[in-house]
Amino acid sequence: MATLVMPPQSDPATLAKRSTTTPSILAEVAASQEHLRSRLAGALTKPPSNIPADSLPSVPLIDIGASFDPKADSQAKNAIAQQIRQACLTTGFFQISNHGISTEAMAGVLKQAERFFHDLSPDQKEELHVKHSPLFRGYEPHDFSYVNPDDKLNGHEHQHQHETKEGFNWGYEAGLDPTGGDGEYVELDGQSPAATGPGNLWPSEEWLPGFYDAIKLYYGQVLQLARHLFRLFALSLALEEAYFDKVTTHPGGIARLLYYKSQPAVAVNGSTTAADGGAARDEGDAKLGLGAHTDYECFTLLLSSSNPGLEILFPPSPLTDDKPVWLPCPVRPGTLTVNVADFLMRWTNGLYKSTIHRVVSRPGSGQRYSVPFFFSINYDADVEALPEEVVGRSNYQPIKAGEYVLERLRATTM
Ligand SMILES: O=C(O)CCC(=O)C(=O)O
Ligand SMILES: [Fe+2]
Repeated sequence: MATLVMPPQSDPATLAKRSTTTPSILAEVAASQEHLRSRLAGALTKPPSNIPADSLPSVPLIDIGASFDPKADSQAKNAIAQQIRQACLTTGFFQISNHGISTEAMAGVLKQAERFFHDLSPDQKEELHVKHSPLFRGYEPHDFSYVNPDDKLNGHEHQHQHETKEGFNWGYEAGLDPTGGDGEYVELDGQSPAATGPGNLWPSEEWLPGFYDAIKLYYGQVLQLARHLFRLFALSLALEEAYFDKVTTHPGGIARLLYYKSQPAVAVNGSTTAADGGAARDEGDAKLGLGAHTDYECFTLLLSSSNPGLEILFPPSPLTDDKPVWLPCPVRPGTLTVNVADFLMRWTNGLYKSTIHRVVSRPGSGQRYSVPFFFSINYDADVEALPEEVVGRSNYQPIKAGEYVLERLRATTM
């Protein structure tokens, strides 16, 4: 899931009382925060001007259509898995086409995002406010959480002191899972949902007719796609295709509707700047939509409206004087953006990369809606190192997936 200062799944005070933490996990968490800080400190906001655009790193587009064909030979699937591997070894970001999510489901969920943020009254939003949910489910005003603690700590001195995003969060429930689940779903702390709170907070049918059905349609499809993709990830690591199946029977799957309001164009010498996908990169007039962060779980599947805003901190390279550089993620309508998150990076012993990203609204940019889905394995699954011949000798201790994510969340909460 996203790296929120307040955790989407659980109230920190409640969860803090419940679990114990080994010092090595705390050291790992501190190292992750430090990595984020040091990467940001040296980052270029644009590439050196002498670098031709086509030699800059980008986000590969992978057509995964053939992987759904039950008659596809192993060669066809392996060719797709190899493209995934290449992307994961470098930035961990790629986009997928022919992913099987219907146009109706994608358009439907984006439409619901628009309705949610514009059609509900302030009182209705207040009723759904995340403060009523011990699981941090529901409506989140823009200033309720900060994804990067440094943005908050720097407070008013910081150019980007506020994130502009507004959100609506919900989590896995068996009724949203086309398989019906296995009845074993637990929250991050290993407790059953009933023991943790009332679960997801949905707007009533009267307020937003059809909202739940549209969410369910998209969520069911994206969940099944995530399970499918995890099989391709297994192949990409030279593991058996079904290697991860047993740990995705009641997976963690937080999803959010996000809304970034449009930013007015700025007059420059009598003309105005327009949304340009980030080419006119005047940092002074940019607004931070969502602070720089990595995601915590296994991987994220992101659907967004056609407006730009997502930026990726590409790792240092000789082309950029060995400095990391912010570049816009391409907008390719109909595709989904996939990024490896920290838990999978850890599980692969650092082989697959979880890369820092953020959302910036530049002058003249229209409103942006997005629907990230943060896919985790079953939160109560005990995760042992992957085979040594695949990822080398692991530097990490076995841990439960939920415990890891919870610890990452705590680091930005307390
Ligand atoms: O809204 C976007 O485009 C990106 C969202 C994101 O990175 C997140 O929620 O973790
Ligand atoms: Fe993210």
